[in-house]
Amino acid sequence: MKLAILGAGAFGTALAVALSANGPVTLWGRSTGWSRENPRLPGVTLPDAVTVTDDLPRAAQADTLLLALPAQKLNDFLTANARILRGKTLISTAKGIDLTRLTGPSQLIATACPDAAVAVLTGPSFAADIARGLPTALTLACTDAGRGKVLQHALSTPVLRLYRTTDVTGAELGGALKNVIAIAAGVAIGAGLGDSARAAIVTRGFAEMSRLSARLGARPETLAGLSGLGDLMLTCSSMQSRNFRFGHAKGARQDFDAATTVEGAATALAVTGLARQMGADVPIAAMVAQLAQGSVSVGDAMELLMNRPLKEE
Ligand SMILES: NC(=O)c1ccc[n+]([C@@H]2O[C@H](COP(=O)([O-])OP(=O)(O)OC[C@H]3O[C@@H](n4cnc5c(N)ncnc54)[C@H](O)[C@@H]3O)[C@@H](O)[C@H]2O)c1
Ligand SMILES: O=P(O)(O)OC[C@H](O)CO
Repeated sequence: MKLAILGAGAFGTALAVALSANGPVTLWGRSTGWSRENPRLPGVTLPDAVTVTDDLPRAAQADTLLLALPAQKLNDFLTANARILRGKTLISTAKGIDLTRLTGPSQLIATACPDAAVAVLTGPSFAADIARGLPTALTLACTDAGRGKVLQHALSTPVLRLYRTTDVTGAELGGALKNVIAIAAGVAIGAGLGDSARAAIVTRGFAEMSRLSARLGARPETLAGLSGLGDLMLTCSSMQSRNFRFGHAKGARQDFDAATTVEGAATALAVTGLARQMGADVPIAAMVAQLAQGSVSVGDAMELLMNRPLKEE
């Protein structure tokens, strides 16, 4: 298997470092003038087994391509480069739902590149942890069980342990939806509402994730696994998370760097659209969407959530 990673942000670069333990890896980015240390992943020097290039056709000579681009940028990239990507195995790592099409990355790939094989790599993992070689477990999802097994083995290393599933829908929804809930958890902590409020948001957020995912055909056990609950726990509990930090800044009424990738903001809006289509109740995502758009204050949002009609758990 010849491997390339498309997208030289923090996560693409971290995956290149980790997977170079198994053999040569090509890392493609739009602007790669930084030589062996990517400013998006400071303090990490790329091993010799990683070749960095801004030449997409060269990188796409590999048969297996990991797509490490933000969810809202993926469709334009796929459509612009569909010819180059034809017939490849394309593995998405994006954790979001496309705001225009209301679909996850696997459906974007299937539409733009219909003859590509599709898989998803997701789960609890900070780029900095992976790049430092800290032990991490992820989910590799592929509807083709045989191909999934081959990819699971090819992309596991002694410190990167992949579990596999055929539930692509569940795996990518878990990764996308947890970012929305992490923003809400960050808001609660940033606003000084306390750890009990955070626990309530995480638990009710998981209920919301599970409800919507079930309507969309995901399996409950996938949501309860690494790609859902596992990543929800990580992202709602760490200031390493950009989604959590974004929410924290909102809650604390502080500025936040608009150039930072915060997948949960656009995904919250997409989730409210999807939930409307599916007749699912997603009060936390609706609150995050309004907060991200600035159409409700933190105080009002929390009051609205607390004053919903009382119901069974
Ligand atoms: N950083 C993490 O810890 C982490 C962990 C797991 C998954 N992810 C997911 O990986 C995805 C990427 O996140 P990241 O942390 O690498 O983000 P990042 O902001 O560090 O990097 C994004 C990269 O995408 C590139 N890019 C944007 N638009 C592009 C386009 N049209 N064509 C080519 N390149 C383009 C940017 O130049 C940048 O290099 C997100 O969906 C994120 O949720 C991130
Ligand atoms: O920094 P975040 O919030 O994008 O989270 C990174 C990863 O998705 C955590 O698994």
